[in-house]
Amino acid sequence: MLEITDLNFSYGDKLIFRNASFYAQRGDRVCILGENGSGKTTFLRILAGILFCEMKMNFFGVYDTNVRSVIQRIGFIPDKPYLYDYLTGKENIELIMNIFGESKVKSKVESLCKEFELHEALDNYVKDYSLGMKHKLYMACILSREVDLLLLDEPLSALDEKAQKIALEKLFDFSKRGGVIIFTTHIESVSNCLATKKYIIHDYQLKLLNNA
Ligand SMILES: Nc1ncnc2c1ncn2[C@@H]1O[C@H](COP(=O)(O)OP(=O)(O)OP(=O)(O)O)[C@@H](O)[C@H]1O
Repeated sequence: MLEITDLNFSYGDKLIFRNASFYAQRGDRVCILGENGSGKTTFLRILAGILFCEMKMNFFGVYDTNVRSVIQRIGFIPDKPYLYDYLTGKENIELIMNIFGESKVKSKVESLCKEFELHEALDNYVKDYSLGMKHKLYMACILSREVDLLLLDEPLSALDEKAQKIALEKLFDFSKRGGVIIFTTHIESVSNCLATKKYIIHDYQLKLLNNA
């Protein structure tokens, strides 16, 4: 299970979370809802270890006050992919896999790129990719990693319909294998189709919605 309690976070004077709690079980796909500016991306960035704050955490049996000790077990797909424009697709894959020490899954990334019909562009510089192509490349890298928790910020919004279907299949497979997915979306059909649970950020708290 993934359990977070006593989460407090502010940007300077701007309070985002006050003693917030969150809970998910293996296989859960959790949609985080909330108004613009309520803190959805902030929550994902805290769990990804990009923003630091102290909290109480049980990460599948590892107890800690932040995610540093389990960062290798977390995959984060931000709303704008972290890629180098002046490296090719293949070089970006190499770099990302080296960062995560997962060069063994490179063939998995390449086969996912093939499914996304991106393989012919892998020798081109990323600066010449469309936004959707960049998302496909980054998603192929992160979905191929072996992690327990996947964080996705607006995961499907830049993908065409065919790529959305492929990505959804991979996400369903991941949760069937016991992984937890936490995602944000403003598209109701995506949250209805993907979420097993919904939380809403309100009053600096994460509140479980009962009718999800
Ligand atoms: N680096 C930062 N420094 C200061 N304030 C920030 C920073 N990043 C975000 N904020 C503020 O924190 C609040 C929460 O931002 P966040 O991006 O988490 O919201 P969100 O719920 O994801 O919004 P949206 O639905 O528009 O994507 C917003 O008011 C935003 O202006």
